[in-house]
Amino acid sequence: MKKSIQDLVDKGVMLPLMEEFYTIQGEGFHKGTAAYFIRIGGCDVGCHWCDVKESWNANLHPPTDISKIVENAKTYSNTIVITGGEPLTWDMGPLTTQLKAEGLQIHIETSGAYKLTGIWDWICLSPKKMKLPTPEVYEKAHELKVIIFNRDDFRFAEAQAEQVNGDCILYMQPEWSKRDKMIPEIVDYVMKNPKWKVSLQTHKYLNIP
Ligand SMILES: C[S@@+](CC[C@H](N)C(=O)[O-])C[C@H]1O[C@@H](n2cnc3c(N)ncnc32)[C@H](O)[C@@H]1O
Ligand SMILES: Nc1nc2[nH]cc(C(=O)O)c2c(=O)[nH]1
Ligand code: SF4
Ligand SMILES: [Mg+2]
Repeated sequence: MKKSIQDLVDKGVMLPLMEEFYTIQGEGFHKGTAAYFIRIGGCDVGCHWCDVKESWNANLHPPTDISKIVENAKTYSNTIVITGGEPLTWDMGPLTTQLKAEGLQIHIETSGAYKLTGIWDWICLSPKKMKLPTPEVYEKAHELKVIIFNRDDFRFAEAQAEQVNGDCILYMQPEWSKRDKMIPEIVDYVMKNPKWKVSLQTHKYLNIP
């Protein structure tokens, strides 16, 4: 990448854009709500079950002017979900400032592994064992969404719930490939521990992006 472009990416004025799509938020608190998704490339958290591994290498996704991203996004929806990859790999300040100036609601899907930048109406924190969230994102998260791949993830979920603020809504979401095995265990766990709620990847059942 040319140094001049790399500098703009480092400032968050251009971002490696993987894909954008208008769909229904499938997961968590806002599931069922129409939203425009912006998927930013780049992640080195390395979840072995990640369902968007194509996002990891930022160099495969074209550095794109954030003004272009915003001009396009605002024509689709008042609710914008920024996801990735790991969006907090980059400085989200410039992008979210421009989206906010258009009066849009901005949500983030994040592992919280890197410095929290940007202005957010809703933060969905999905912590990962390999790279734990920063203290600031635990304080600011609106929902905690822990992926349940095996039984140890129930222990991990409780440890993460102790770190978040008291208003944070708690979700357990089955890892997709293990859903047949883990859904019954999650159902049982949530009935015994009703501070938790179940989240499913409903877009995958609806066959939408
Ligand atoms: C692809 S990630 C991108 C955003 C950010 N890197 C993160 O992990 O939160 C979007 C959401 O999908 C979840 N996810 C990824 N792979 C999954 C899978 N195989 N099954 C269930 N949820 C998954 C993540 O935990 C996260 O909540
Ligand atoms: N419909 C839909 N809902 C989602 N919620 C979180 C997603 C993500 O990949 O971040 C996602 C996604 O990829 N599609
Ligand atoms: S942090 Fe998110 S994007 Fe990165 S590997 Fe894990 S699930 Fe995938
Ligand atoms: Mg997804």
